[in-house]
Amino acid sequence: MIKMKNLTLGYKKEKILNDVNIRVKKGEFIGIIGPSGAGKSTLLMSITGGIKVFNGKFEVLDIDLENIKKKNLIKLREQIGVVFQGYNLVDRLSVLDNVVSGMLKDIPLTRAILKLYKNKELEKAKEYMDIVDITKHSLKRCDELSGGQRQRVAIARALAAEPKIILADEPVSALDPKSAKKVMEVLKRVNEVYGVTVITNLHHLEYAKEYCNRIVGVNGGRVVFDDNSEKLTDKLVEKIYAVN
Ligand SMILES: Nc1ncnc2c1ncn2[C@@H]1O[C@H](COP(=O)(O)OP(=O)(O)OP(=O)(O)O)[C@@H](O)[C@H]1O
Repeated sequence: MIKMKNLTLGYKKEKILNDVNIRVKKGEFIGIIGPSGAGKSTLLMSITGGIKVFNGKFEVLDIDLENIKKKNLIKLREQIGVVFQGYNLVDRLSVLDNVVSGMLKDIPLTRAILKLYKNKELEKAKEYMDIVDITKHSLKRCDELSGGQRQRVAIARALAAEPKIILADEPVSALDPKSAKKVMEVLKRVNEVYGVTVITNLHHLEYAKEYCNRIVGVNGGRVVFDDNSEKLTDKLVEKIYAVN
């Protein structure tokens, strides 16, 4: 579902990632690791079609990302859920309203504003809240939740749009270890239950090793490791985090 072949990516005139060759299949759970400034976020966010392609082939969900047209960009983004470190929730709305807002493309705006949800929508929302274990707080406002709980709401909201891919940009870096593990467990569950491909940038190597099936290591704009998590030896870790 994602094909990167001899791909060079960057911003305006600056090339950030060079000669990237990655293929991603449906249902994978991939962790991107590497030192600060290596290009992890650029690599992750390039999947949403927002990063310039200098060279090579880049296809996501059968859409060619080189010189992508607006219509295809919309089609692409409808199929990708993005979870940020900053949560991007509407604070003054409840957990339930935030999760339902993920389905907005199916709900007319006036009905959404008036919160006139149908039973089917409420059932779906409950299913997504259950899977991220936030149902008991469904009527709380999001600004009353902890960081980990908010991140789980953000995942439920992303799921509500029924994406094929979820991209999580440093989803746990602001969290304490217990909350971080819970968020990683939720991502894994979502990946396993719905078969959604999950790709996440992680600052903590241990989380990548424990939860991801595959690890991509980036250093200085190049992919220096791409294999099953078990193949990541201490020596390879040194290579990924080496200072150039
Ligand atoms: N919008 C942008 N415009 C121009 N250059 C950018 C932009 N965003 C990032 N860069 C540059 O791209 C390089 C890689 O940054 P990126 O954020 O992808 O790295 P990262 O590995 O995710 O780092 P970190 O772990 O610190 O978040 C850096 O040199 C950065 O300055």
